[in-house]
Amino acid sequence: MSTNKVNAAIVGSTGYGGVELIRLLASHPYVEVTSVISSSSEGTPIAEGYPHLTEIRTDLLDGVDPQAIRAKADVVFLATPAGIAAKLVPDLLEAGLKVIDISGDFRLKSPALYEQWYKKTPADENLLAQAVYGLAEVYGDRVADVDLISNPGCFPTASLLGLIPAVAAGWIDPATIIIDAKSGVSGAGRGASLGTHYSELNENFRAYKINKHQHIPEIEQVLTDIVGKPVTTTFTTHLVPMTRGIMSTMYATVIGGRTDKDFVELYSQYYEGRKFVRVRPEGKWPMTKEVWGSNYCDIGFSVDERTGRVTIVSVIDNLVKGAAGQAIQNLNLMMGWDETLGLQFVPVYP
Ligand SMILES: NC(=O)C1=CN([C@@H]2O[C@H](COP(=O)(O)OP(=O)(O)OC[C@H]3O[C@@H](n4cnc5c(N)ncnc54)[C@H](OP(=O)(O)O)[C@@H]3O)[C@@H](O)[C@H]2O)C=CC1
Ligand SMILES: CC(=O)N[C@@H](CCC(=O)OP(=O)(O)O)C(=O)O
Repeated sequence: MSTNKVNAAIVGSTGYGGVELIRLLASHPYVEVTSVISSSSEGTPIAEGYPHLTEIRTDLLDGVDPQAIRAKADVVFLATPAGIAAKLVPDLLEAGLKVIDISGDFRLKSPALYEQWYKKTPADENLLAQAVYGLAEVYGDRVADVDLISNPGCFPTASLLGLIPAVAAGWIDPATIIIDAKSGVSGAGRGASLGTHYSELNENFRAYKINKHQHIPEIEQVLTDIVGKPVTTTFTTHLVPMTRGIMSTMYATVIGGRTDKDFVELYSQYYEGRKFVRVRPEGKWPMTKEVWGSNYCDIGFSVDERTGRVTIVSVIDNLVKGAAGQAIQNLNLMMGWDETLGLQFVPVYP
């Protein structure tokens, strides 16, 4: 598909990922959002639930009907909970739509692994094989003109962008990788729950889903692909009392006598020409506020000569590079456009 104008629909537009797509696409030069869709509030204005969209989106929410979506749009973004895209995608593709799925339904190639980690019915195996995993800076050349893109998870995006250059170069031992990841609470979506309740979250810090997180097999699948033999990893997530942001702090044993300077050079070369990954100079590490509201992933390093390990710090905004921003970057690549179109935001600071 190569036209200079695309009409887009968003299923799950009343959730945090969907509403972030609305925000970002509002300034995309070639995309018009022609349908915002809800499974539970069809016929009501989206600004009713999100007054910040008053006078920005005055249209009513549409229902989930693949033919009706096709009548209004060329591309559909799915920002739905796990288990929904697996059921919807066959009909959306059949209707002739291009699909970019932000959920986890098409990321794992093995249906059995999906069932084990997500505890849901997996998508059709042929469609899983067809879906292209859109980690844009690594697999972006594979998404041109495809019909189905599976957008990476938020934690895998931060973690993999921080690990892949060193893993691919053989500079760290993949068997020794430990990923210590933290997320702001918007990563859990808009729905209220005990774990995201203000008084449970405020002035608190907790680990969750230890050794059970659904992003473990996703990270392992990609590292296995890069290394060419099975990789397992230790990955622990923590909830931070802040709204947006992910930090993955990663540790691994260094192979060969590499210095901070070597790592900075390796990563700068690997991501050369890629606008959304910024490598910090020696002795500098990024913080989440430095990418807030933007599509950047910022990365810093420290090699410890005493232990022979490197510490890699990688930060993103979970709703932008971790979800809606990377999905738009993938649309740009799918369409053969400049990957930065509609995404050239300066981070909000402070
Ligand atoms: N939040 C984040 O930082 C990230 C989220 N993701 C993934 O993106 C997806 C969306 O996340 P997020 O926006 O945070 O979640 P939210 O819970 O905020 O929103 C999900 C939306 O999905 C809609 N929905 C629920 N059931 C159905 C259904 N049966 N059919 C169609 N739509 C349905 C709901 O809207 P309605 O009732 O109006 O239909 C709801 O607003 C999830 O899979 C999540 O894991 C991925 C990366 C980062
Ligand atoms: C803070 C928080 O709860 N984050 C969520 C991220 C969910 C997500 O993005 O899930 P998928 O990538 O699998 O769609 C979590 O850790 O499960």
